[in-house]
Amino acid sequence: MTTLAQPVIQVRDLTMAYGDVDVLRGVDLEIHRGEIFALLGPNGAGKTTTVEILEGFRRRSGGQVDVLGVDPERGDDAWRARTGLVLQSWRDHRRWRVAELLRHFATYYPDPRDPAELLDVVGLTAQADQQVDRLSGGQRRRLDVALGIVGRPELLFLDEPTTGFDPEARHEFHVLVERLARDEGVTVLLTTHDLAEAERLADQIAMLVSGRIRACGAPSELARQAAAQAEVRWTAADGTPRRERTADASRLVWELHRDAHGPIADLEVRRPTLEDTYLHMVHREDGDTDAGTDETANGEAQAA
Ligand SMILES: Nc1ncnc2c1ncn2[C@@H]1O[C@H](COP(=O)(O)OP(=O)(O)OP(=O)(O)O)[C@@H](O)[C@H]1O
Repeated sequence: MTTLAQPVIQVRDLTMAYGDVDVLRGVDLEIHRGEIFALLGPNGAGKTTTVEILEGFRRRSGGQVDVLGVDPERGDDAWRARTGLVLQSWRDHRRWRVAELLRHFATYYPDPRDPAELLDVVGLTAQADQQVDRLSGGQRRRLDVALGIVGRPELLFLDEPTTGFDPEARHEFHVLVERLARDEGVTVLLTTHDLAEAERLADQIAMLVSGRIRACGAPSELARQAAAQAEVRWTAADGTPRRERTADASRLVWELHRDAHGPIADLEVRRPTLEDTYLHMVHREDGDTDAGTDETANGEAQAA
């Protein structure tokens, strides 16, 4: 058992190479009990590789990894039963009926959730007797989630969980994940491309770009880490639209007021969003001349 103080996931200097291609270049992560942690990053950044290493499905090249007090490379069945994976399991069980499949998976665990109650939680009670291959995409994904949590995992891995969800299903899913974390203390590691989803759900967000964590923190802290500036827009006295980026928006607005001797037309102050931060990080990586040996850029990002 992990204690409250001990992180559920602790990763130090994780590296991974496929052949001679470095995919993870020294990743550090610390995730605590009951936290919803989002791993964000562009295609090919190394998110799935990281998660597969944490799940114990892939051997790393180097570094230390501790998940629920165990090195995943040595995780046994008892350890595995404490983690939940949301996989596309239904693909292998097309002919099964929904409730039947859930009852079957429940038998794998020592203390499973009640399958009927779980169907209710994920909003699939009406589909209990339906064949899995007759479900809609969103309904299948909810079934994936039900299969992932039927064993009451302490740690839940969600790999792009809401792909294909309509807005209402996405909202219900977010409420469900929040309830698992807040009420039951389940730790959730989520990978997503959806910035709004990360911002809405995550306590902590790590941005992984080219195998390195470029920024990590609460959604509201990330913009500051990227040093992205606020943008002030207004219309000048001659009618020209103006815009300026500044680290001190209130000072700029004060100066505009002073110089205009009165109101400023169409004044708008736009704070950096998570999307600005994300694009800034990804763009900065594109500008690296040699990302493989650019330790300075990494050091700056970590210290920022
Ligand atoms: N089994 C493998 N053998 C060789 N290279 C691989 C293997 N799996 C992944 N890669 C490469 O490693 C890099 C990271 O892949 P990974 O799937 O971890 O990225 P990702 O961040 O999950 O991307 P996406 O958002 O597209 O799912 C990519 O360049 C990919 O081509």
